Formats: sequence, C-alpha cells, structure tokens
Amino acid sequence: MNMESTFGEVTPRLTVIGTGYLGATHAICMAVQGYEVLGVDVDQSKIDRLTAGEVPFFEPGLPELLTKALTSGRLRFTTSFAEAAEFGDVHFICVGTPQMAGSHAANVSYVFDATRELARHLNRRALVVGKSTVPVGTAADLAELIATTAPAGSEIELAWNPEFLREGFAVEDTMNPDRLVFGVASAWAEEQLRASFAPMIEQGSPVVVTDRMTAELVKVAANSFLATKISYINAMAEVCETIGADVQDLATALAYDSRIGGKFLKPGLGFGGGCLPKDIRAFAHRAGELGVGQAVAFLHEVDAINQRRRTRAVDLVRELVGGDLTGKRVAALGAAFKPNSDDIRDAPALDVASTLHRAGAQVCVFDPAALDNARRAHPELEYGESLLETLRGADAVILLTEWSEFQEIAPEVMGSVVAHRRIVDGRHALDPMAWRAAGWEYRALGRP
Ligand SMILES: NC(=O)c1ccc[n+]([C@@H]2O[C@H](COP(=O)([O-])OP(=O)(O)OC[C@H]3O[C@@H](n4cnc5c(N)ncnc54)[C@H](O)[C@@H]3O)[C@@H](O)[C@H]2O)c1
Ligand SMILES: O=c1ccn([C@@H]2O[C@H](COP(=O)(O)OP(=O)(O)O[C@H]3O[C@H](CO)[C@@H](O)[C@H](O)[C@H]3O)[C@@H](O)[C@H]2O)c(=O)[nH]1
Repeated sequence: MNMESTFGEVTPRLTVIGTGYLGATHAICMAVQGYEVLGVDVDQSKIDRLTAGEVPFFEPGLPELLTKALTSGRLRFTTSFAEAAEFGDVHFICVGTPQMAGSHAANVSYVFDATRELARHLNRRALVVGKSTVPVGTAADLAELIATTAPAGSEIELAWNPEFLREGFAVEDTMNPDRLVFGVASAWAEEQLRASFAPMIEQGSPVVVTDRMTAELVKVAANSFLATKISYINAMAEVCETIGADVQDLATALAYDSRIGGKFLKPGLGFGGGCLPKDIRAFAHRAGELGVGQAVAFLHEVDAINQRRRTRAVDLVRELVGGDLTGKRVAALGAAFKPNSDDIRDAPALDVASTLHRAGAQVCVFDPAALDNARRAHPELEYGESLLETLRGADAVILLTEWSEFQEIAPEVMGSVVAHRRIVDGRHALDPMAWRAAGWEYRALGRP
C-alpha cells in the first residue's frame, strides 16, 4: 500500500482496543486490507482464542479472514497497553458501552478505563480514535483525560469515528462501508484517518468530515432512526390487529414508495440486540441531561411499542392453546436477536421464551448458533439438540428468529412431529397460505 501520512510517508500502524464483535472484526479486516494491526483486550481468554485463530463469536466469513490475517503476520493480539502504545500510530477504542444497571444511561466506564490505560503509556505523537457508541460529549471528556494523562501531552489527539456495521454482515460492512464519519479537531487527525481507511476511500466509500460531537451524534441518530422505522411499522401492526387489517400488505404497499423504502420496515417481534435498544435509551437519557429531552421524547414511545410486540407474541400463543399456558409444550424456534448471529443481548426471542416459561408453559428452544449463549443466560429453559427434536410433541410452535432453516422446513414435515398444528410466526417468515393448507392454525403479529 502506498499512503502518505505525517508518520514519514508510511502506513500508520493500528491498534484496536477491545476485541469483541466490533473490535475483532475491525482488527481482522484492517489486517486483511494490508495494515499492521495489534488487537488489545483485558480478557486474556479472548486474546488467547483470537491468537489461536478462533473467532469467539459467530460471524459469517470472519474465521477465514482471521486465518488469513494471522498467516500474513500482520495481525497480533496482546493484553499489554504498554505494547500497544509502543506499537501503534492510530489507536481505535472499541470497548463496550452497555446499558447501566438500573438506568437508561450508557455505561462509559470501559471507554474511560481503556483510554486512561493507553494514555498512560503514550509518549510519542499518536491519534486515539473512539469507535464505541457513546453519549454526546464523551469525546470532550476523553480529550481532557488524554491531555492530563499522556506523557506526550498535546502530541496526542483524539478523533471520533463511529461504526455502523451490522452483525451478520460485519465483514461486508467493514470492508465496504456505506459511509465513513470522521469527527476531528485538526487537519492532521483527518489525514491520519484518511490514511487509516485508504482502501475503503479508494473504492468509493464517501467520507463525512465533521467535529467530534457531531460524529458522536450521527451514530445515535442513525440507530434511533432505524429503531423508529421498525417501531413505526409495528405500531401499524397494532392498529391492524384491532381493526382486522393486514400489516404485511400495508408494509409492502408503503415500501413501493421510494421515499419510504422497504428496508427496516419488516413488522414482527421488533428489534433487540446489543445496539438499538440500549442506544435509543442512552440517547434519550443523555438528551434529558443536556436539556433537550423533549426533542427525542418520541424514543420512549419507540421503545414501548417495541416491548409491546413481545407481550403480544406471548398472548398469541396463549390464545392458540386455548387461553391457559400451564403445562403446554411450546417449541420456540430461535434465540439469537436476529439470524446469522449468536448474539442474545436483549434478544426478543429469549424474552418471549422466558415469559412463556414464567406463564407455566414447558418451553423448548432451538437455535442453529446461539444455543450455548442462551443456555448460559437462561438455564431455566429447555433446549433441543435439533429442530425436529425441539418440535416433537409441541402443543404450539412459535418462530422467533427467522433463520433460513426454519423458513425452509415444509409444513407437512413439521406437522408430522408436533402434537398440534398451531404456529405463531413472530417474524412474518412463513407463507400463511401454505401452512394453513397443510392444516395449521397460523397466527402472525398484525395479520388477521
Ligand atoms: N456489535 C456491533 O455490531 C456494533 C456495531 C457498531 C458499534 N458498536 C459499538 O461498539 C462498542 C463495542 O461493542 P461490541 O458489540 O463489540 O461489545 P463486546 O462486548 O462484544 O466487546 C467489548 C470488548 O471490550 C473489552 N474490554 C472491556 N474493557 C476493556 C478495557 N478497559 N480495555 C480493553 N478491552 C476492554 C471486553 O473484554 C470485550 O472483549 C459498543 O459501544 C457498541 O455500541 C457495536
Ligand atoms: O425491518 C426490520 C429490521 C430489523 N429488525 C430487528 O432489528 C434488530 C436489529 O437489526 P440490525 O440493525 O440488522 O442489527 P444490528 O447488528 O444490531 O445493527 C444495528 O446496530 C449496530 C450497532 O450500533 C449498527 O452499527 C447497525 O448499523 C444497526 O443496523 C434485530 O432484532 C432485527 O430482528 C426488525 O424487527 N425489522
């Protein structure tokens, strides 16, 4: 690679601090793009697994790229911040910012810990780049922390570069991002970021250069928009349920309007995962602290609509089995928050499964990738080793995550193992005509 930078016309060496979903993906993809990368985490077991060539989570395409990056010699992992400071010219902070226990605020302590620990060792010019999703104003506090902690003082700059990758498409989104947002306080910082993303820029990813606070805000604004679009169609589903209309046909008709579009307009159980739910809550919370809570008060309703879908799904199963869930055997298809992921953070699927369990049902869960994670988080539930085993003897089936395996099974095949042909399609993933024709009682959210 031939990139110009003020590091003496050499390509910047990158560190990626926090090697979870985001950080591991970023580190691996950047090494595959040709950069020298050092991944850093406080979790020794994660570092050991990555060093051994094992991606600690399910992400299509990533294991092959990890092997490729390790073989190239351009990717290494460590738990040492001193080594990271010595090695890197540009340091990406990718640690978690989960929802704070008992509050809607984001817990930014990991971001401050990681930045402080890195800064203590920074004794030459470098750029620290925040990638984690944070409340607006965090970067300003981190810049202050760096200025007072780093031996190199004002030689160290901070930039903000939010990340928009989707789990399940993490490689594609990282290699070929829809846009790059560079929140910078100087032309030098912009130059370093351009040098750090040269392959993506060369292949046409647009770059938005702005200040750090706007960059922080872009991220939570994007996730809030996506969450709002999903809750909008799910609010229409509620209306449809009351009047007997069909939200699927409604969504199809809306989607033909190119100003509206069909993406993120899929009705069903709603959004979960480690991002949308906590990000809209943290944004609303932060806006309140900043005195503009009213401007995003609608996000509370977006959240409430989303939660009500889970309750409605449970009610549909209850109705299907005749009003009382006690002792009823329910096959729950899916645990991950979406297909092609083993992530169960705030997964609607597991929320519904455990509510059914608390209501007295005997729930058996199956998921092609998330079973281990689900077992750890919900030991009270039963788990099937295969789809057919999970379905055997079920009084009702509920499809909670739209894995292709669940969409491809024929109604007759499923019908041959269950006790009763009753199904709730929580993700609008099945063809109601085909299932009804095979003698199934079929119910979906927002459909008559
Ligand atoms: N997962 C996604 O798809 C995605 C996409 C865009 C943005 N984000 C944002 O990126 C951030 C990370 O999310 P994630 O899903 O990768 O989280 P994660 O929990 O999978 O990973 C976080 C990692 O940070 C490590 N860590 C914690 N404290 C540390 C410290 N002091 N020093 C070094 N490492 C430390 C943890 O051990 C863990 O490996 C969050 O702010 C999230 O909102 C995530
Ligand atoms: O029409 C839709 C689209 C999605 N979902 C649900 O919404 C959730 C989130 O899906 P998705 O956005 O694809 O997953 P994430 O990997 O969480 O990605 C979101 O969160 C990331 C972390 O901030 C961002 O980087 C991404 O841009 C943003 O899409 C899942 O539970 C989906 O089932 C719907 O219910 N209907």
